[in-house]
Amino acid sequence: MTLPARVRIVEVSPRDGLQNESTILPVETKVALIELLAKAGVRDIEAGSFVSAKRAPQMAATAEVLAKLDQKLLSRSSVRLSVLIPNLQGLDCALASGVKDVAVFAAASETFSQKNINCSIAESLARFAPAVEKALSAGIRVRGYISCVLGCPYEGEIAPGEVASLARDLTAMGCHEISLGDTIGAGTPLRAKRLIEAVARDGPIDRLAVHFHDTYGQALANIFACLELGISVVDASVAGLGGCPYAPGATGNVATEDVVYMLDGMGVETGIDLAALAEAGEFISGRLGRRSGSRASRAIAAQRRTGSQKM
Ligand SMILES: CC(C)(COP(=O)([O-])OP(=O)([O-])OC[C@H]1O[C@@H](n2cnc3c(N)ncnc32)[C@H](O)[C@@H]1OP(=O)([O-])[O-])[C@@H](O)C(=O)NCCC(=O)NCCSC(=O)C[C@@](C)(O)CC(=O)[O-]
Repeated sequence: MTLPARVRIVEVSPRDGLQNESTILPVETKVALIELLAKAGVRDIEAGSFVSAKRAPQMAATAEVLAKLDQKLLSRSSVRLSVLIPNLQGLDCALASGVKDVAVFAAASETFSQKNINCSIAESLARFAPAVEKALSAGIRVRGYISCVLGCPYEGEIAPGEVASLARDLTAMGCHEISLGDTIGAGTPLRAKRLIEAVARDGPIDRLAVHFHDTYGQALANIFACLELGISVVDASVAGLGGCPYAPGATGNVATEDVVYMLDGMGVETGIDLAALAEAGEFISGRLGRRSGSRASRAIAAQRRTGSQKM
């Protein structure tokens, strides 16, 4: 068995983690979260989204969050910030904010696409195309998300071929990386592997990332299965925060602390300090008034309290 020597973690808590929270957090809290993540060694951070404020009220202050971040800390820590954009309007906000990375988001399910961004899959690609073109000509990198890759809350199973076809379209448009989103956390390891094999037929595996929600407790097992195939980019969210307003019943993303604990234990480098990462997770959980959803983080907190042996 060969695992990648290094995995790049894409931290999505400030966006995917918080977008579904009903209590709007102050800008300062979001800024503090991003800065704690940067201090923990996280290099890729999705800071927010430029979408309709009616659709994702929690993300309405994304421009303010970006403006208040400590730029010296971010550049010293080589952090790349990204934002989600659904159209040209979103891209223009992203350009004004100075980020160098954006992400467009499609779905492999027609119904999910309609519910999430109010258009068909084909219409979404037509909306993304001018935004991607403008982004690339401004020197901005574009990531492409595909939701519902292992199941849709409205349509059930999704054929891997549908996902592969959409990944081809987004890559042809100019996306440098495709993040495969198990939006409702329905996947299991062998299905996840079959999906990666189907999508990887069209190009190098290092342009693919995996994005697992943990609804059925399968996320870590799925990630491990994908690492075995050569996947080396993993999306995750501290404290297991997350959820999409248009994926009823789905729970949070896989907790970054749990992913880093697993990778550390297998000798796979991430550049992230687990204890500092757990502090970021504890911080945001405290601000949300709940216990961290990360098992690793809870274990670390218990060790601190009891002085027991660090594993
Ligand atoms: C796509 C739209 C905008 C279509 O929006 P629409 O409903 O088709 O209507 P519209 O295009 O006529 O726009 C409606 C209003 O939004 C405004 N608007 C339009 N565009 C923007 C923009 N870029 N930024 C800010 N405002 C915007 C526009 O100006 C207008 O304002 P009004 O005239 O009503 O005051 C809307 O449906 C929307 O914002 N949807 C986003 C929903 C969302 O954020 N979902 C969660 C992210 S995806 C996800 O979580 C999955 C992922 C990525 O994590 C992977 C996975 O796990 O699967």
